Amino acid sequence: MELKISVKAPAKINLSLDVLRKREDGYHEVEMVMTTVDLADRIDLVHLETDQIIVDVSEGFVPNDERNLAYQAAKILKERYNINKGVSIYITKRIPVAAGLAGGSSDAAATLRGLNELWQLNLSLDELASIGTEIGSDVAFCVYGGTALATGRGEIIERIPSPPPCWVVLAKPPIGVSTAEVYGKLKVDQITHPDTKAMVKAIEEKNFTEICSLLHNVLEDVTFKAYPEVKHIKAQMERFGADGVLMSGSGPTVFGLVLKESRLNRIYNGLRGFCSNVYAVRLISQQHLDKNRTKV
Ligand SMILES: C[C@@](CO)(OP(=O)(O)O)[C@H](O)COP(=O)(O)OP(=O)(O)OC[C@H]1O[C@@H](n2ccc(N)nc2=O)[C@H](O)[C@@H]1O
Ligand SMILES: Nc1ncnc2c1ncn2[C@@H]1O[C@H](COP(=O)(O)OP(=O)(O)O)[C@@H](O)[C@H]1O
Repeated sequence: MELKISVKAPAKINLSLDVLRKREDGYHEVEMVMTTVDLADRIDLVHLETDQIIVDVSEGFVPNDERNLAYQAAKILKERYNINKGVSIYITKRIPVAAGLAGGSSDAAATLRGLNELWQLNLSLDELASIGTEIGSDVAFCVYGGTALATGRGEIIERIPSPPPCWVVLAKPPIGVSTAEVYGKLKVDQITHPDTKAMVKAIEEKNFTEICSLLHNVLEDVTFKAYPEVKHIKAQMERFGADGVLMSGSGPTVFGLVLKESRLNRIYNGLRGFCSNVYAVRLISQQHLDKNRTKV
């Protein structure tokens, strides 16, 4: 039996985010195209003989108790499958927090995948995704990773092929955005909807130019209004020459897709001039994920 395991928990970006309606249960019915990028937290899981879940995080401001989504993932599995041993979870944060990049959700998903191995539960990805949905709307997507069309409240996942390889520049202004607040302020009857089908087709056809022209997120206007600096970062990224630019999720991170490596330095350095959190990463294909799921 393995006594410890390390798992990668990659961030996601939303290439398209549409809201169809507000539901009776308070959630919004969405249609999103999501993909994982090569910026990841690291989750170290160590078997404990004692019956407890311990969480420790490299960033002091992320909760290390039952509020941590990785803790919640371990608790659900432990109770549901009557595990009478414990686990110590160490999270090395690299994904900025409350950024629209699903860091917490990905930590929960990675914990589910890792404990499935550590505790030899033999659950399928579909079963893990369904458990993940009890923790948050984005966790199911993070269980699979790769690229997907997400519907329902975000938990119904249809996997699609990866977009063509490209660079992704991420820029996060120093503010944290509350997802609940952004959805709460959205005026559902005033939305200009993205063409989700066309985005899926463009991805399937690996048409980079078309993908860039179809990037659309209906939450952008809400976050732009509350935090004009996010709109400013989007404009700057466009000005520095990214091929396509969009805010991810509820924000405030803005991402730029860049095909030519020769353009990357100018965009990265230009943004670094006024934004402290800038990353140059790549999209992660499904094949790469399958090969490297538990390697860190
Ligand atoms: C906006 C998105 C886009 O991928 O990502 P982030 O910006 O959080 O990364 C997601 O829809 C966020 O998913 P997630 O962060 O898991 O949300 P949850 O914890 O399930 O919900 C937080 C709150 O957001 C609102 N919410 C969430 C999902 C949804 N489809 N409709 C909603 O109205 C609800 O008010 C809910 O109480
Ligand atoms: N493992 C975790 N990593 C980061 N934040 C977490 C984690 N568990 C719970 N949280 C809480 O979730 C909130 C949203 O964090 P995060 O998942 O990074 O944002 P987002 O949903 O915008 O991508 C944070 O403010 C934090 O308090």
